[in-house]
Amino acid sequence: MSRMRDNVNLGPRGFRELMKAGFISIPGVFDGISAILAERAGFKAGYLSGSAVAGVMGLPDLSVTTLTEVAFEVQKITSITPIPIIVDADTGFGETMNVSRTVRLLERSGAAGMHLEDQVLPKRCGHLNGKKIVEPDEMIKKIISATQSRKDPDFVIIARTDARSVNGIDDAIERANSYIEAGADVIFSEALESHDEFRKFAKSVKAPLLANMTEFGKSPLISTEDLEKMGYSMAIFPLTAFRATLKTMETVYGKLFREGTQTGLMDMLMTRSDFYSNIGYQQYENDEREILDRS
Ligand SMILES: C[C@](O)(C(=O)O)[C@H](CC(=O)O)C(=O)O
Ligand SMILES: [Mg+2]
Repeated sequence: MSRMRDNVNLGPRGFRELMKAGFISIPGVFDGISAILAERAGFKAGYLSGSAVAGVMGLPDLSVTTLTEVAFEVQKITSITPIPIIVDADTGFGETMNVSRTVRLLERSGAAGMHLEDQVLPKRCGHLNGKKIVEPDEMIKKIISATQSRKDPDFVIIARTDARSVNGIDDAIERANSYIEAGADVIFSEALESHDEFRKFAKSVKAPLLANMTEFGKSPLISTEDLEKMGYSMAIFPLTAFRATLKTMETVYGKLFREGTQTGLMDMLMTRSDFYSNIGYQQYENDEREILDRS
């Protein structure tokens, strides 16, 4: 059957199983087709970046997108691919009551889990200067709200601290430990600045840890193999495929405009048959035939 009829997303339970099985490499996916391509490349989970949700709309990562817009994107992805999806919920779209609604809506959209961060609104990319963070108590209230609001106990609550760039790594470690005590399942320390900091953080925080391998930021790019050795449980590559897509689109539009024909671009294009094979086109025709045969 086609993905449209047949797909069941493995969701929170699937993600918990991956966590038990070992290190999880999680690429950013930003729509149905990118999720299919990531899955077919071999990835077992995907990440929906807040920056990508905004970026696809041509908007900055400054809390200008809404919860329903994010949930709609999640639902598009989880309805077409089985791989569990971790969602960037920024600051939870408000205060504790909003966090509760965020958890319920993202759960219903099929997400496997989400991360909440301790920035003040309007938040910004964790790798930029000039961030502001809330007091740990404010964040702890949000974590409690999130864990108490999930209907599925497997829904993964990831607490992200942005403290490293604001107060230094020791505050990030202290906050991370208090966020675990508050019930977070996984800790995401944003914008660590060296291999040594990644190592120190892993030694000082005893919980499953997520490493953010975003490009052009403050963190070194460390391989999944090295992160695993350091004690990390998972890594996200939030915008890698998105950035590659942007660069390709820039090249294609530029050349097409200048040359008035795409003949010089054919090598860069996925063929019709490869695209059809990726989405399982034939299955849709088979589905339809089956229905017509029965009627
Ligand atoms: C992970 C992140 O929150 C995202 O939205 O993808 C961003 C990534 C980026 O801007 O490079 C972040 O690290 O804040
Ligand atoms: Mg983000």
